[in-house]
Amino acid sequence: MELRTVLVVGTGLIGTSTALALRRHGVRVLLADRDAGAVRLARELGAGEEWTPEAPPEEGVDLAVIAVPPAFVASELLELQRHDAARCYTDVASVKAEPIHRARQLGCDLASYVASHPLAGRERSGPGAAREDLFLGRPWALCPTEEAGPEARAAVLRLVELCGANPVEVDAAEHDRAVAVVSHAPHVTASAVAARLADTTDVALGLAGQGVRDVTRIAGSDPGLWLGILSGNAAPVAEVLEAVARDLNEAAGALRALAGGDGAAMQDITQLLKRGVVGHDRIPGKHGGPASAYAVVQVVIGDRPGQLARLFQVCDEVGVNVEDVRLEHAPGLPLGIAELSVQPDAAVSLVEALRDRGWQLP
Ligand SMILES: NC(=O)C1=CN([C@@H]2O[C@H](COP(=O)(O)OP(=O)(O)OC[C@H]3O[C@@H](n4cnc5c(N)ncnc54)[C@H](O)[C@@H]3O)[C@@H](O)[C@H]2O)C=CC1
Ligand SMILES: O=C(O)C(=O)Cc1ccc(O)cc1
Repeated sequence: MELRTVLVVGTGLIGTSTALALRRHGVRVLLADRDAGAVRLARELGAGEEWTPEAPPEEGVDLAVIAVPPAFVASELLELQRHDAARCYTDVASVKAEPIHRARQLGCDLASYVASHPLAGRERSGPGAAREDLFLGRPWALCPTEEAGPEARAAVLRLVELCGANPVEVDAAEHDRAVAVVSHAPHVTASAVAARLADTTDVALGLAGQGVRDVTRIAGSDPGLWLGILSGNAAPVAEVLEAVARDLNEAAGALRALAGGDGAAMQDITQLLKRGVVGHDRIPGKHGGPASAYAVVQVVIGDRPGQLARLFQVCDEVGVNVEDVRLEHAPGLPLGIAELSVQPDAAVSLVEALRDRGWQLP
């Protein structure tokens, strides 16, 4: 099914990112938000034109994408359907069972609605944080109810395709249990670790490395939005957090025993660390495929303009594809380390090429 005109309601991070991706494919995008400033900024970023409900487009709207906090999805759907705003509807909320249940309670038309959720985002909110490539290669869950009609299914599938994401059809309750493990409980855990830093000493913060930055990145997200996400998926998230808390309690108990001279407690800690490695290795890699063991080439780079561009130029010259890149800054020094993830069989030639050209590899 072709999407000619799409209405995006909620022009924050996800709504504006969706709109930008659609604009790139020439789709006409209409923008709405209860915050006029958010629509204005999204429009200035090239995400589309302002929606004027009194003057709907002649061709009609093929799909309305509801990109507002989970608690407002069902009421927004009802309101849009009452005004016959579009032929088909979807939402992008991070929880699925509760908004669908509420939509059913409110008497929304479920034939023209397929709930969905892109598994991609950022720790920043609002249209200013939007990126047209946010969804590239990412999973995008579709949770059609049994009432969902073929036209709505096709429209939402096309949306996912145009955003460059991978559609994954899953039952709403199963979706919510899954994201409790892979997104919602990790978020709370990140917040708990980050909360330890709120009143720690400047000396400790001065010693912070990449590990703590990685583990706490998502803790910088909007608390209001996350309160809505967590309360919409409360029981499944609580269950995962209880399991995490059991592991943490056992680790603390074992470390107390170790501190008291009980060397046997090392076993318990090793077991948890090993289970952690197993879990980490199961996270799928780029494009949702199995995690690939890339080789990591570390290069010292000066904190000057153009250094990364020069580094990529060398990769290009020797025909090495950079699968991922990470920058680690040396606190207080005008240099850092770039970590280039490459296919293992490309690492040796890249290392040689970099050394030949005078780059410093630690
Ligand atoms: N932040 C993330 O990384 C991800 C968020 N999501 C989901 O996407 C949805 C939007 O989240 P973000 O874009 O991150 O939030 P955001 O805070 O960047 O944008 C939400 C926008 O919705 C508007 N809004 C709120 N209620 C409204 C209403 N009743 N009618 C019209 N506009 C309304 C707000 O003014 C705001 O501009 C949420 O349901 C969230 O669970 C999904 C995937 C990732
Ligand atoms: O920032 C990240 O890496 C995320 O994973 C963000 C995210 C937040 C909420 C979602 O429902 C999906 C993804």
